[in-house]
Order: sequence, then structure tokens, then C-alpha cells
Amino acid sequence: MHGTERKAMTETWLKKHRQIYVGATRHPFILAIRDGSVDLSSFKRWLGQDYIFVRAFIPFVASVLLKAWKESDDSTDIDVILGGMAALNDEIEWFKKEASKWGVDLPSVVPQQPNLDYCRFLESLISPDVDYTQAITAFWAIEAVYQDSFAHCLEDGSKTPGELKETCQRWGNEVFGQYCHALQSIANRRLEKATDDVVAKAEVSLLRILEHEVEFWNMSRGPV
Ligand SMILES: Cc1ncc(CN)c(N)n1
Repeated sequence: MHGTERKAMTETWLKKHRQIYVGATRHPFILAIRDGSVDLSSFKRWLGQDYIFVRAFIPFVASVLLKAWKESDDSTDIDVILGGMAALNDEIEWFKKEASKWGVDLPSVVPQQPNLDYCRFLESLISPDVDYTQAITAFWAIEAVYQDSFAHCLEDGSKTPGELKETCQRWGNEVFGQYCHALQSIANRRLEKATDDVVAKAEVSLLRILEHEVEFWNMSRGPV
């Protein structure tokens, strides 16, 4: 598959894998935030687990930055990725503030198995054997799931509780949306020129990410 057939590869994949994408972005936890029925202990569980995830996400993003610097054909990719790193810096501070607001003691949060699995997957993508195209596609997918999920909680007609609006704004806001679009454009540009082997690997990574995201939201339900 080459040339025009590969234009907007990520959009083609989101259509092809619609069911799992909807599972990751319209999960019952997100729908419960949106309709105001969310159980606050679920929210606190998610908050503690996500802080651990975001800390593991930082070295992954650093590895994408390094790959862009070594491999990219467009120097402006670095600016987009650096913007993402800056947002993560704010995110870490926000998690600390939010956790103290909700009485969640972050240092004592124990990572759950789905979180450990997802972090291990991130670590596997740090490997120099994973090329920039696969890594930037994964980076886009991880950010896009949160953007799409939380933006849904802010749409007209949503009944998101006031105390959770700030959380939804963090990932659901317009600027974060534009940043995700910029990542998606980079991924599409790279995929268009990539070998079939790299394209296949990027698609598999996308699917793994969507599965991990579903499992991640599932953790908010707590131990069964
Ligand atoms: C599990 C997960 N996925 C994505 C994101 C968005 N950075 C996040 N904070 N957490």
C-alpha cells in the first residue's frame, strides 16, 4: 500500500477499529462522569493510578523526542513534542494538587496490574529498535484517547459534576485538541512514507494501546 492510499492512515485505522476505539473513548467510567452518576471513589482510584502512569509516560515522551531529533525529516516535530513535555510538567503538578484536594495520598498508591502492564508496554516502545514512526503514532493514540474521552464530558447536554469539570478541561480543551491534531498529522506524514513493516507495527501498537486504555478505565471499578 503506497502513496495516496496511505494518506490519513490514522483516520483509516480509527474507522477500521471503530469498536475498540469507541470502547476506549466512551467507557462506562467516562459516560458516568458525563451523566453525573460517577462514584467518587472510582474517580479517586483513577486519579491515583493515572499519576503513576503519567510518571512512566514522561520517559516514553522523552524517547519520542530523541527519535524525532535523530530521525525526523521535519524539525518542527520537535516543537510539537516539546509542547507535550511542557504539558506533562503541568500535569504532574496538577495531579499533586488534585490528589490533595480529594485526600488521595499519591506515594502510597499501589500500581494495579493493568497499569503495570501498560507501563511495561510503554517501556517496550522506548527501545531504539522501535522507529520514530511507530513511536509517534503510539504517542498520538495515547493522547487522543484522553482528548476524545474528556471532551465528550464537556459537550452540550453533559451533566459532568462541577468538581470534575477541571479534570475534563485538562484533556478536553481546544488547545489540547489542536496538539493531538498536530501529533496525528506528524503520524500520518510519517506513515505515508514508511515501509509496510513499520506501518504494520504501528497499527498493532495502536490496537494494543486501545486495549490497554480500556483495561486502564476498568481499574476505576476497583477490586472485584
Ligand atoms: C492511561 C492514560 N492514557 C493517556 C493519558 C494522557 N496523557 C493519560 N494521562 N493516562
